[in-house]
Amino acid sequence: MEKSETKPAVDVSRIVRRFGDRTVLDDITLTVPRGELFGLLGPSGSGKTTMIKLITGIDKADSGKVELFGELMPQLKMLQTFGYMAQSDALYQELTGKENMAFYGSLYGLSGKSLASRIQSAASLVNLTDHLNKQTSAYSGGMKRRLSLAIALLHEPQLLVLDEPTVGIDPVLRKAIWNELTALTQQGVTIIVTTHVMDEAEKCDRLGLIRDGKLIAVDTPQAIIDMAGVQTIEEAFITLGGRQEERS
Ligand SMILES: Nc1ncnc2c1ncn2[C@@H]1O[C@H](COP(=O)(O)OP(=O)(O)OP(=O)(O)O)[C@@H](O)[C@H]1O
Repeated sequence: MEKSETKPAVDVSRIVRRFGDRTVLDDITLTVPRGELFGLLGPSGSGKTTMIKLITGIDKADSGKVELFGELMPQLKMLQTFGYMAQSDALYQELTGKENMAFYGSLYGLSGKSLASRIQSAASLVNLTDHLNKQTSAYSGGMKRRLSLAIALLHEPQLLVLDEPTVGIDPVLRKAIWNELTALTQQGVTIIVTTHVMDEAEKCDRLGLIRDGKLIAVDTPQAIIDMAGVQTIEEAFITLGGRQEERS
């Protein structure tokens, strides 16, 4: 077995990220094993997106290191291994949904029949099949989120990094998407997701709570509830880290 086959999907080691004199991530260490559904939770501005950007290699830490499947990030060849859904949709408004998917699919080396079949299955997963030929500018906000999610899934990556994927998506479809995410992890796909929705947080295998640039808790939802001495994840979130300290 290759050495890298035994390595965790994500291995973040002592990362620090500063913007000016502000330390947004302060000595964060985190390991996410393969096949885990890991949720990042924290108040607005606590550093979740910054952490996601360091994991995907979009941003670089001031110190510390990030490895995906044993490979140091950032590295061009690692782009194939993960699917990334950013908080704001990176879609070409003048293209149709299908054309957007075809464009991104081609960046991942998909073409011909395999591209067409991946577009169909990813679109069906997010319930967009009937809208694929519409121009993206005519999509609602929720449809754009769904298209972005379909694009992240297109090349069947081993790791999915999703920054608030279900914002603007109705509860029925949200549930269907979470069922699909859970099913993907059962096939060995690793998922890191940020969310503000507590019933989504409860579906994660483990949660990481970020506050003031520190990971203040990393455990299963139940263990975090028990640690906070409360009944729900929402109460635990408020007790342990619901409000970011005021900063000047
Ligand atoms: N490029 C940047 N330059 C300066 N400050 C930045 C930059 N990117 C992020 N920040 C600051 O870092 C902090 C963390 O931002 P980040 O977007 O990671 O938070 P978040 O937890 O994802 O918030 P939200 O839940 O609102 O999306 C914020 O105070 C933000 O203003």
